[in-house]
Amino acid sequence: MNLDLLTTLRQQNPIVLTLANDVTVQDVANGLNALGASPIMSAEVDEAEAMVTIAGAVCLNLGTLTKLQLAQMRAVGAAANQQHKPVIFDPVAVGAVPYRLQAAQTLLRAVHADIIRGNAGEIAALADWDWQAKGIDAGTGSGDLVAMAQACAQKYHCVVVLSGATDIVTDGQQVVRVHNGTELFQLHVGSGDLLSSLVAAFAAVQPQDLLAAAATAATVLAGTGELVAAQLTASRPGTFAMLLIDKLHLVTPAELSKIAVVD
Ligand SMILES: Nc1ncnc2c1ncn2[C@@H]1O[C@H](COP(=O)(O)OP(=O)(O)O)[C@@H](O)[C@H]1O
Ligand SMILES: Cc1ncsc1CCOP(=O)(O)O
Ligand SMILES: [Mg+2]
Repeated sequence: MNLDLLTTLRQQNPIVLTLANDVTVQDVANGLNALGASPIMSAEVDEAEAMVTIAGAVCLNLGTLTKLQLAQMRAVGAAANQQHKPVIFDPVAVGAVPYRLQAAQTLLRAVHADIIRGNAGEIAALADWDWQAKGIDAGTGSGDLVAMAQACAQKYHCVVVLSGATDIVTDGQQVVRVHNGTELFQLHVGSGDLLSSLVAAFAAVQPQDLLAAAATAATVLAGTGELVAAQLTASRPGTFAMLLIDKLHLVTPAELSKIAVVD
């Protein structure tokens, strides 16, 4: 974890290509933009290679998949692998819908994901661990979440970010835990999608150390949310979402390092 990367990100303003879902696309674009990255979204297979060429990293979000979008993900993923641009994969709801799990597994055979970011239900499904996911949410289960994240990272030879009350970031061996956050994230649909695209933004500026990039992204989002929640006098998810965008724009590495609980 290296909060100075936030300054680097703002200086470099990396282009992040997100193949987004239809539900949270605007939150993701605004969150990236507010923090200091340059978002671009695309839905056209034929522009895949050109899009990857201008991007610093790509994020493939399975949230509202279609056969056409899966083909686009393969094209964008393959171009990113070829151009050595980091690929971040968000396997939305693969723990709850077998069709999605199969689609994700097929995609991951064709494209190397450098980082997979999901909640416990999604990472469990990819790692083939017993768990009861619920729709887009983590659901319930028992077991060692760190071992589960490590198993997923080893299986797919990548960095895994298993998000939740504690974000677990691992390359299969090393583990970083980010203990910051607020339960308000769970009341705003799209928090995970934003995290995945912010992971891509930090990967674009730190491609040589993806574990550090992912841990920094997790700390920045969870820490910023925590700072916002501390200002609210009641549980207000709508206000939280609005203030989160403002704070992503204003937050400093110094502010975050004061509250970061990372081990
Ligand atoms: N119970 C919680 N307490 C604090 N922060 C949380 C909690 N659950 C999720 N978060 C934060 O919410 C963000 C999105 O993660 P998560 O909710 O797991 O993703 P998804 O929306 O894909 O399920 C992360 O920054 C994570 O740290
Ligand atoms: C509600 C919904 N349905 C399909 S994708 C999506 C958004 C998922 O957002 P997140 O995983 O960030 O909570
Ligand atoms: Mg999600």
